[in-house]
Amino acid sequence: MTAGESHILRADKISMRFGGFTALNDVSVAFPEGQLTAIIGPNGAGKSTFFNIISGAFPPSEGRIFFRGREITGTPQHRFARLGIAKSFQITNVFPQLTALENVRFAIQCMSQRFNVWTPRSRYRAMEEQAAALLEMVELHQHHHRLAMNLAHGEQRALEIALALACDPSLLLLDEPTAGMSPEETTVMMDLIIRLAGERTVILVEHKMKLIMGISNHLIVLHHGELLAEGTPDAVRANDEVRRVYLGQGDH
Ligand SMILES: Nc1ncnc2c1ncn2[C@@H]1O[C@H](COP(=O)(O)OP(=O)(O)OP(=O)(O)O)[C@@H](O)[C@H]1O
Repeated sequence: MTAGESHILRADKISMRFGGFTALNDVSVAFPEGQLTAIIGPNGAGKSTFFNIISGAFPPSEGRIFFRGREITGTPQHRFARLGIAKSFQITNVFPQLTALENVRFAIQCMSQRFNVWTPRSRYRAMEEQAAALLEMVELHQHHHRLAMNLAHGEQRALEIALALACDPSLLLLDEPTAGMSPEETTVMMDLIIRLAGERTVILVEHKMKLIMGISNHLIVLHHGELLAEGTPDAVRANDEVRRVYLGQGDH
Protein backbone atom coordinates (compact mmCIF):
# COMPACT_ATOMS: atom_id res chain seq x y z
CA MET A 1 0.00 0.00 0.00
CA THR A 2 1.30 3.45 -0.85
CA ALA A 3 0.97 6.55 1.33
CA GLY A 4 -2.55 8.01 1.26
CA GLU A 5 -4.14 4.77 0.04
CA SER A 6 -7.00 3.43 2.12
CA HIS A 7 -8.49 -0.01 2.45
CA ILE A 8 -12.15 -0.78 1.88
CA LEU A 9 -12.05 -4.38 3.11
CA ARG A 10 -9.69 -6.16 5.45
CA ALA A 11 -9.46 -9.85 6.26
CA ASP A 12 -7.64 -10.55 9.51
CA LYS A 13 -6.17 -14.00 10.28
CA ILE A 14 -8.78 -15.95 8.33
CA SER A 15 -8.77 -19.72 8.73
CA MET A 16 -11.35 -22.15 7.40
CA ARG A 17 -11.61 -25.82 8.24
CA PHE A 18 -13.93 -28.34 6.64
CA GLY A 19 -13.93 -31.25 9.08
CA GLY A 20 -10.27 -32.06 9.54
CA PHE A 21 -9.18 -30.29 6.33
CA THR A 22 -7.73 -26.78 6.49
CA ALA A 23 -8.78 -24.89 3.34
CA LEU A 24 -7.46 -21.51 4.56
CA ASN A 25 -4.77 -20.93 7.14
CA ASP A 26 -4.26 -17.58 8.85
CA VAL A 27 -4.78 -15.37 5.78
CA SER A 28 -4.52 -11.63 6.41
CA VAL A 29 -4.98 -9.24 3.50
CA ALA A 30 -6.30 -5.74 2.90
CA PHE A 31 -8.03 -4.58 -0.28
CA PRO A 32 -7.19 -1.07 -1.48
CA GLU A 33 -10.17 1.21 -2.13
CA GLY A 34 -10.92 2.20 -5.71
CA GLN A 35 -8.77 -0.52 -7.19
CA LEU A 36 -9.27 -3.78 -9.01
CA THR A 37 -7.90 -6.65 -6.93
CA ALA A 38 -7.76 -10.20 -8.27
CA ILE A 39 -7.50 -13.27 -6.07
CA ILE A 40 -5.51 -15.88 -7.97
CA GLY A 41 -3.83 -19.21 -7.30
CA PRO A 42 -3.69 -22.78 -8.57
CA ASN A 43 -6.64 -25.18 -8.36
CA GLY A 44 -7.63 -25.92 -4.78
CA ALA A 45 -5.67 -22.93 -3.44
CA GLY A 46 -8.66 -21.70 -1.43
CA LYS A 47 -9.79 -18.84 -3.69
CA SER A 48 -13.52 -19.69 -3.71
CA THR A 49 -13.50 -20.41 0.01
CA PHE A 50 -11.89 -17.04 0.66
CA PHE A 51 -14.30 -15.30 -1.74
CA ASN A 52 -17.27 -16.93 -0.01
CA ILE A 53 -16.03 -15.76 3.38
CA ILE A 54 -15.42 -12.14 2.35
CA SER A 55 -18.79 -12.05 0.57
CA GLY A 56 -20.60 -13.37 3.65
CA ALA A 57 -21.72 -16.75 2.27
CA PHE A 58 -20.41 -18.38 5.44
CA PRO A 59 -18.30 -17.25 8.40
CA PRO A 60 -14.66 -18.30 8.79
CA SER A 61 -13.64 -20.87 11.40
CA GLU A 62 -11.34 -18.17 12.76
CA GLY A 63 -10.56 -14.58 11.95
CA ARG A 64 -12.45 -11.37 11.27
CA ILE A 65 -13.59 -9.30 8.29
CA PHE A 66 -13.81 -5.51 8.34
CA PHE A 67 -15.59 -3.27 5.81
CA ARG A 68 -14.56 0.38 6.03
CA GLY A 69 -13.17 -0.37 9.49
CA ARG A 70 -16.43 -1.90 10.77
CA GLU A 71 -16.49 -5.59 11.61
CA ILE A 72 -18.85 -7.57 9.36
CA THR A 73 -17.85 -11.13 10.31
CA GLY A 74 -21.05 -13.19 10.52
CA THR A 75 -23.24 -10.40 9.11
CA PRO A 76 -26.18 -12.04 7.30
CA GLN A 77 -25.64 -11.97 3.56
CA HIS A 78 -28.87 -10.09 2.83
CA ARG A 79 -27.49 -7.09 4.74
CA PHE A 80 -24.43 -6.80 2.53
CA ALA A 81 -26.28 -4.89 -0.21
CA ARG A 82 -27.34 -2.22 2.30
CA LEU A 83 -23.73 -1.86 3.39
CA GLY A 84 -22.76 -1.19 -0.22
CA ILE A 85 -21.31 -4.61 -1.06
CA ALA A 86 -22.67 -6.56 -4.03
CA LYS A 87 -21.58 -9.84 -5.51
CA SER A 88 -22.07 -11.83 -8.63
CA PHE A 89 -21.54 -15.58 -8.56
CA GLN A 90 -20.44 -18.13 -11.13
CA ILE A 91 -23.92 -19.61 -11.19
CA THR A 92 -26.28 -17.18 -12.81
CA ASN A 93 -28.96 -15.88 -10.57
CA VAL A 94 -31.32 -14.29 -13.06
CA PHE A 95 -35.03 -15.06 -13.45
CA PRO A 96 -35.09 -16.93 -16.76
CA GLN A 97 -38.76 -16.21 -17.55
CA LEU A 98 -38.44 -12.44 -17.08
CA THR A 99 -37.00 -10.04 -19.63
CA ALA A 100 -33.62 -8.42 -19.04
CA LEU A 101 -35.35 -5.14 -18.11
CA GLU A 102 -37.81 -6.86 -15.75
CA ASN A 103 -34.94 -8.67 -14.01
CA VAL A 104 -33.07 -5.44 -13.31
CA ARG A 105 -36.22 -3.50 -12.36
CA PHE A 106 -37.11 -6.25 -9.92
CA ALA A 107 -33.65 -6.04 -8.33
CA ILE A 108 -34.08 -2.27 -7.97
CA GLN A 109 -37.55 -2.77 -6.41
CA CYS A 110 -36.05 -5.23 -3.92
CA MET A 111 -33.49 -2.61 -2.93
CA SER A 112 -36.15 0.04 -2.43
CA GLN A 113 -37.39 -0.21 1.17
CA ARG A 114 -40.34 2.10 0.58
CA PHE A 115 -41.72 0.17 -2.39
CA ASN A 116 -45.32 -1.09 -1.87
CA VAL A 117 -48.75 -1.19 -3.53
CA TRP A 118 -49.21 2.56 -2.87
CA THR A 119 -46.05 3.44 -4.75
CA PRO A 120 -47.02 6.05 -7.42
CA ARG A 121 -46.62 5.15 -11.09
CA SER A 122 -43.90 7.78 -11.47
CA ARG A 123 -41.71 5.68 -9.17
CA TYR A 124 -42.16 2.69 -11.49
CA ARG A 125 -41.09 4.84 -14.41
CA ALA A 126 -38.05 6.05 -12.47
CA MET A 127 -37.13 2.45 -11.64
CA GLU A 128 -37.57 1.45 -15.26
CA GLU A 129 -35.27 4.28 -16.35
CA GLN A 130 -32.72 3.25 -13.74
CA ALA A 131 -32.94 -0.35 -14.97
CA ALA A 132 -32.44 0.80 -18.56
CA ALA A 133 -29.36 2.79 -17.50
CA LEU A 134 -27.88 -0.27 -15.79
CA LEU A 135 -28.52 -2.39 -18.88
CA GLU A 136 -26.78 0.27 -20.94
CA MET A 137 -23.81 0.18 -18.56
CA VAL A 138 -23.38 -3.56 -19.15
CA GLU A 139 -24.06 -3.14 -22.88
CA LEU A 140 -27.36 -4.99 -22.91
CA HIS A 141 -29.35 -1.95 -24.06
CA GLN A 142 -30.42 -3.78 -27.23
CA HIS A 143 -31.84 -6.68 -25.25
CA HIS A 144 -34.33 -5.01 -22.86
CA HIS A 145 -37.24 -7.14 -23.92
CA ARG A 146 -35.53 -10.48 -24.44
CA LEU A 147 -36.25 -13.18 -21.91
CA ALA A 148 -33.19 -13.83 -19.76
CA MET A 149 -33.25 -17.50 -20.73
CA ASN A 150 -32.79 -16.53 -24.39
CA LEU A 151 -29.65 -14.48 -23.74
CA ALA A 152 -26.22 -15.96 -24.56
CA HIS A 153 -24.10 -17.11 -21.61
CA GLY A 154 -21.91 -13.98 -21.68
CA GLU A 155 -25.01 -11.77 -21.82
CA GLN A 156 -26.53 -13.59 -18.85
CA ARG A 157 -23.35 -12.93 -16.87
CA ALA A 158 -23.53 -9.25 -17.85
CA LEU A 159 -27.19 -9.20 -16.74
CA GLU A 160 -26.15 -10.76 -13.45
CA ILE A 161 -23.69 -7.90 -12.98
CA ALA A 162 -26.44 -5.37 -13.75
CA LEU A 163 -28.49 -6.99 -10.95
CA ALA A 164 -25.52 -6.65 -8.58
CA LEU A 165 -25.21 -2.97 -9.53
CA ALA A 166 -28.86 -2.29 -8.60
CA CYS A 167 -27.79 -1.39 -5.06
CA ASP A 168 -25.14 1.04 -6.38
CA PRO A 169 -22.39 -0.80 -4.46
CA SER A 170 -19.10 0.79 -3.51
CA LEU A 171 -17.60 -2.72 -3.51
CA LEU A 172 -18.35 -5.26 -6.23
CA LEU A 173 -17.29 -8.89 -5.76
CA LEU A 174 -17.13 -11.13 -8.82
CA ASP A 175 -16.55 -14.87 -8.71
CA GLU A 176 -14.92 -15.99 -11.95
CA PRO A 177 -16.76 -13.53 -14.16
CA THR A 178 -15.44 -15.11 -17.38
CA ALA A 179 -16.11 -18.76 -16.44
CA GLY A 180 -17.39 -20.77 -19.39
CA MET A 181 -17.08 -17.83 -21.81
CA SER A 182 -15.85 -17.85 -25.37
CA PRO A 183 -12.76 -15.70 -26.12
CA GLU A 184 -15.06 -13.02 -27.63
CA GLU A 185 -17.36 -13.02 -24.59
CA THR A 186 -14.29 -12.90 -22.32
CA THR A 187 -13.01 -9.77 -24.08
CA VAL A 188 -16.41 -8.05 -23.69
CA MET A 189 -16.56 -9.01 -20.00
CA MET A 190 -13.00 -7.80 -19.35
CA ASP A 191 -13.84 -4.43 -20.94
CA LEU A 192 -16.92 -4.21 -18.73
CA ILE A 193 -14.88 -5.02 -15.61
CA ILE A 194 -12.33 -2.33 -16.48
CA ARG A 195 -15.15 0.23 -16.84
CA LEU A 196 -16.79 -0.85 -13.57
CA ALA A 197 -13.47 -0.71 -11.74
CA GLY A 198 -13.10 2.90 -12.86
CA GLU A 199 -16.08 3.79 -10.67
CA ARG A 200 -15.87 1.48 -7.66
CA THR A 201 -13.69 -1.07 -5.89
CA VAL A 202 -13.78 -4.48 -7.57
CA ILE A 203 -12.51 -7.75 -6.10
CA LEU A 204 -12.64 -10.84 -8.25
CA VAL A 205 -11.55 -14.45 -8.38
CA GLU A 206 -10.18 -15.45 -11.75
CA HIS A 207 -8.42 -18.42 -13.29
CA LYS A 208 -7.27 -16.69 -16.45
CA MET A 209 -3.99 -15.39 -15.09
CA LYS A 210 -2.69 -13.69 -18.22
CA LEU A 211 -5.91 -11.74 -18.68
CA ILE A 212 -6.09 -10.68 -15.09
CA MET A 213 -2.45 -9.60 -14.93
CA GLY A 214 -3.23 -7.04 -17.63
CA ILE A 215 -6.17 -5.34 -15.92
CA SER A 216 -5.59 -5.61 -12.13
CA ASN A 217 -3.99 -3.02 -9.89
CA HIS A 218 -3.45 -5.48 -7.07
CA LEU A 219 -3.09 -9.26 -6.86
CA ILE A 220 -3.50 -11.67 -3.99
CA VAL A 221 -1.96 -15.09 -4.56
CA LEU A 222 -3.17 -18.04 -2.50
CA HIS A 223 -1.50 -21.43 -2.46
CA HIS A 224 -2.49 -24.42 -0.33
CA GLY A 225 -4.78 -22.13 1.68
CA GLU A 226 -2.02 -19.68 2.57
CA LEU A 227 -1.16 -16.20 1.35
CA LEU A 228 1.79 -16.73 -0.96
CA ALA A 229 2.23 -13.19 -2.27
CA GLU A 230 0.45 -9.91 -2.84
CA GLY A 231 1.17 -6.69 -4.66
CA THR A 232 1.11 -5.15 -8.11
CA PRO A 233 1.08 -7.48 -11.13
CA ASP A 234 4.73 -6.59 -11.78
CA ALA A 235 5.75 -7.40 -8.20
CA VAL A 236 3.83 -10.68 -8.26
CA ARG A 237 5.25 -11.62 -11.65
CA ALA A 238 8.75 -11.07 -10.28
CA ASN A 239 8.13 -13.12 -7.13
CA ASP A 240 10.21 -16.31 -7.25
CA GLU A 241 7.77 -18.32 -5.12
CA VAL A 242 4.87 -17.38 -7.39
CA ARG A 243 6.85 -18.28 -10.47
CA ARG A 244 7.73 -21.61 -8.95
CA VAL A 245 4.24 -22.69 -7.88
CA TYR A 246 2.05 -20.98 -10.38
CA LEU A 247 3.43 -19.16 -13.38
CA GLY A 248 5.33 -22.21 -14.53
CA GLN A 249 2.14 -24.19 -14.87
CA GLY A 250 1.67 -23.54 -18.54
CA ASP A 251 -1.55 -22.30 -20.05
CA HIS A 252 -2.77 -19.77 -17.43
N1 LIG B 1 -17.46 -27.48 1.60
C1 LIG B 1 -16.27 -28.08 1.55
N2 LIG B 1 -16.05 -29.24 2.21
C2 LIG B 1 -14.86 -29.86 2.17
N3 LIG B 1 -13.79 -29.38 1.51
C3 LIG B 1 -13.94 -28.24 0.83
C4 LIG B 1 -15.18 -27.53 0.81
N4 LIG B 1 -15.03 -26.43 0.05
C5 LIG B 1 -13.76 -26.43 -0.40
N5 LIG B 1 -13.10 -27.51 0.07
C6 LIG B 1 -11.71 -27.86 -0.17
O1 LIG B 1 -10.92 -26.73 0.13
C7 LIG B 1 -9.86 -26.58 -0.81
C8 LIG B 1 -9.95 -25.21 -1.42
O2 LIG B 1 -11.09 -25.18 -2.25
P1 LIG B 1 -11.50 -23.88 -3.07
O3 LIG B 1 -12.69 -24.24 -3.89
O4 LIG B 1 -11.64 -22.73 -2.15
O5 LIG B 1 -10.22 -23.67 -3.99
P2 LIG B 1 -10.07 -22.81 -5.31
O6 LIG B 1 -8.75 -22.14 -5.23
O7 LIG B 1 -11.25 -21.93 -5.52
O8 LIG B 1 -10.03 -23.96 -6.40
P3 LIG B 1 -10.46 -23.94 -7.95
O9 LIG B 1 -9.49 -23.03 -8.62
O10 LIG B 1 -10.25 -25.35 -8.34
O11 LIG B 1 -11.87 -23.47 -8.02
C9 LIG B 1 -10.02 -27.71 -1.83
O12 LIG B 1 -9.14 -28.76 -1.47
C10 LIG B 1 -11.45 -28.14 -1.66
O13 LIG B 1 -11.61 -29.51 -1.96
